[in-house]
Amino acid sequence: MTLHLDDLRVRHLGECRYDSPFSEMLAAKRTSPHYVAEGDRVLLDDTVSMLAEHDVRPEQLPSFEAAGPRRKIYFDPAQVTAGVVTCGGLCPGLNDVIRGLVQELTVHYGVRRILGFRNGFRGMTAARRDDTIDLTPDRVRDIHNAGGTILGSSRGAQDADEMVDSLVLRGIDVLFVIGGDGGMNAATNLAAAIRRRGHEIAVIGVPKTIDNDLPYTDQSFGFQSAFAQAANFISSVAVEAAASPDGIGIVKLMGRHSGFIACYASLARNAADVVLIPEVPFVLDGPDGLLARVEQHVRAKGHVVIVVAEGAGQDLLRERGLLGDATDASGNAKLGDIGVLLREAITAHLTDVGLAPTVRYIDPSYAIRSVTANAYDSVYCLRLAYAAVHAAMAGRTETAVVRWRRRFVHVPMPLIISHRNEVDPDGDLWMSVLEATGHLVPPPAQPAGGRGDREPGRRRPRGPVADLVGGTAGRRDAELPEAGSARTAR
Ligand SMILES: Nc1ncnc2c1ncn2[C@@H]1O[C@H](COP(=O)(O)OP(=O)(O)OP(=O)(O)O)[C@@H](O)[C@H]1O
Ligand SMILES: O=P(O)(O)OC[C@H]1O[C@](O)(CO)[C@@H](O)[C@@H]1O
Ligand SMILES: [Mg+2]
Repeated sequence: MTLHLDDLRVRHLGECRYDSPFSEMLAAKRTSPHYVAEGDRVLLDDTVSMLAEHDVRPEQLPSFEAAGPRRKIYFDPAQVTAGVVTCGGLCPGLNDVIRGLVQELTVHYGVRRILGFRNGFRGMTAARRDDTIDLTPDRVRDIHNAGGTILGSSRGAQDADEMVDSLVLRGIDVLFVIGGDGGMNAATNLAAAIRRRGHEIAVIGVPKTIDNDLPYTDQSFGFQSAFAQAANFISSVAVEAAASPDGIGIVKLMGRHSGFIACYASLARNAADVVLIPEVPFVLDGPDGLLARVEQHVRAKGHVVIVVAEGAGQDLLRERGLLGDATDASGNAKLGDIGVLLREAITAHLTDVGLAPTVRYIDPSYAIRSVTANAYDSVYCLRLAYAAVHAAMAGRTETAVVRWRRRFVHVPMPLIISHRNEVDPDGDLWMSVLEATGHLVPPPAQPAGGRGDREPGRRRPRGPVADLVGGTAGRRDAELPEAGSARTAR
């Protein structure tokens, strides 16, 4: 999808007439390596080739509005009531964002009333709209020392108009939605209903999810804390597998339909021999299949460590009648358990070929998302919260605040929900995973004047990703015997 400058403009509620509390401090601000001044913008693309593709004058290049305090704001802070809602799966840093919002609104803007809606959008329905939490600096002082969200969260579908009624009845002027793709969809619907009904309520999204499956952001907050926690389980499984004859270590990790947690956690510990993610299909059987590759590892070094993203191999489960069409209350497809399938298939295969596998299977599940934010995410959450408050007070709406190429920017909500962020099988992250798991072992050097199909002295470029797909086959590890044909099916 080619984006143009106008696609990246965010909606404003109207003219900013009030002096910001920051106006004096901002007087001297100029665009610098660390700050984008008002009116300046942050480029969508950052390589020369991508910029050249647009073939427009520099000021017409697609770019985002910079986040941050404005000299003039839209709302009179003394008159503002703010609302906060957290929705979807838990994520490290939720409480950090809430705390940052309350701090910035209260201390720096002088907003005196902040209501927390309980348990996701469910708390904005008619039956529950009056059961809010008063968010004050005292109430949120230490909440970042606990995982989860003090407001509670939920899944499920709620009626946008009923929720707008709640906002109007509670006198909400700005609403902060801390949620994933579902929450951002809901925020978009809310903003549309607000506009349709002629209300001037700002809706600002703070994208959240451990899955990192949201586009147009460098990473979603909580992702780093989640994969750091996941890496600890990979270490545990690696210890267990290495200490057992024919040891098989398997870790299944959350991430829904994206494999970022599995990739980053594997790279963090660099202990995985095989990484399986939803974006890169794999087969179990045959010379290029996972089972053959696992057997080679066990025969070559006595054990193997496999990291599998929970969304991987769903096609294999469906082929075996182990995956239906069930969804959760929000409409998200319920995943089949690829971890159990792998554990059973690997145990059976290795036993069939005369080995005696000792399987150590860990599914950390919620243990990677119910932790507190690590230091990186704590800072990230606080700065996202500050950016969200500045955006709301400046009258932006239907806008998400994200970090994009190290800058905090405003992204139009429709972009945040435009598609799912996935690991690119042709991208550098997956390449790093293949390198770390030994899947990019260069083909054996050819004798001088080798075959006609390659220039002497230069390696023939690797085949398409299919040759490296799934990290399970097709690669030729120096220490492993050749696995059947040198190429694998996608
Ligand atoms: N397509 C949609 N349109 C409108 N609202 C939605 C949609 N999907 C979800 N929602 C609303 O957003 C809330 C959260 O959605 P969901 O349960 O999918 O989690 P999420 O925000 O995607 O977070 P995560 O992916 O981290 O679990 C739901 O309870 C529902 O109120
Ligand atoms: O919280 P639930 O409904 O069990 O859903 C679990 C899902 O939520 C997430 O943690 C966040 O989307 C996914 O990684 C996981 O598959
Ligand atoms: Mg989601």
